[in-house]
Amino acid sequence: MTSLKHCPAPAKLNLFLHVNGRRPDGYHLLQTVFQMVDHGDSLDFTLRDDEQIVRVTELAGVPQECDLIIRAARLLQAEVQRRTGHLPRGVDIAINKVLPMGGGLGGGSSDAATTLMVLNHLWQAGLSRDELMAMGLPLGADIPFFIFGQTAFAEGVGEALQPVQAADCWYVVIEPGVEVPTAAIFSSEHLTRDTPPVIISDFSSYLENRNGLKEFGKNDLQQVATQLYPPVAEAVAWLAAYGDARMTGSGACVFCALASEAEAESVLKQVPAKWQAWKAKALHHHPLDAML
Ligand SMILES: C[C@](O)(CO)[C@H](O)COP(=O)(O)OP(=O)(O)OC[C@H]1O[C@@H](n2ccc(N)nc2=O)[C@H](O)[C@@H]1O
Ligand SMILES: Nc1ncnc2c1ncn2[C@@H]1O[C@H](COP(=O)(O)OP(=O)(O)OP(=O)(O)O)[C@@H](O)[C@H]1O
Repeated sequence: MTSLKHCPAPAKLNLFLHVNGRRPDGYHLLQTVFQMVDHGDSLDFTLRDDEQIVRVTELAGVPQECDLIIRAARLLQAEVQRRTGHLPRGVDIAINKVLPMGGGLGGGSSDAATTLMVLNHLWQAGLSRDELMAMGLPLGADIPFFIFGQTAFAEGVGEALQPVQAADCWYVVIEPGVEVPTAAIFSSEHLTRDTPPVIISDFSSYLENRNGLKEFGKNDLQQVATQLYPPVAEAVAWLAAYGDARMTGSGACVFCALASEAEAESVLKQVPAKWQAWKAKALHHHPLDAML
């Protein structure tokens, strides 16, 4: 096989996100539930006759050298060379970017995770899921989750993952139109960093409810983000009329769980025109699993 087209890189939502502490290196210890949804970017991979890794699509604000897709592909290419003594063929990567950057939807991480999984397949590199997860972590804290590929309770900085059961619900997601830099939220002096740890049995019954995690947990980054970015606060306030509206990740996007597609559609129709918004279904498994 020399190409794979329309490879999905879905968005994630953090159904809750608790900050429990801070490591000596400044990184924060988190507890979160990661939920994939059926809305995201899509990537095409075509092997080349030389050894270059090339992004063939322009991505505004992200030079090729900084792109997590390119960095992930190069890491894997070098690892395959180290293991086999042969540098695998290069690849052209096209991306259809749908997810907003700095949206808290894990777009860059998901693109990189899809890249690692697809190239592991195209290059017949034979790395295990755990090896790919470890390779992805230094590039982005959400990458291991996407490679893990199922709804998960995450601890540490997001690398200690356990599968959890979640309901077949729908989500409405609002993009408030601002890009939130993750580092600025984590470095705020106002951030809550001492939420007591939870265990899975504390929230599993809420998670299996088709209205989502209503009344369980919170996003500890939300208070800081809404103070710094008023459009995020406005989106939370608007969506709260329809359910338990929360921010995902470090923002900016805001979501709310609904029991059916019809309910999600009805909320979506009322979203003020100044915001981009969409509905998406909860995914229990990474959609790439069915392709590889
Ligand atoms: C908040 C989440 O979206 C939850 O899913 C992710 O943990 C963020 O992951 P990410 O976007 O890959 O973030 P990174 O690019 O790794 O981190 C950006 C910056 O945020 C801070 N950061 C990030 C994650 C973490 N657990 N603690 C931190 O303090 C660090 O200053 C880091 O330099
Ligand atoms: N392929 C990529 N797609 C998007 N952003 C990328 C990519 N590669 C590098 N980046 C950089 O990563 C930054 C964060 O983008 P991303 O879409 O992952 O944010 P996010 O959704 O807030 O992520 P998270 O939920 O992990 O905090 C961008 O501002 C951009 O500079």
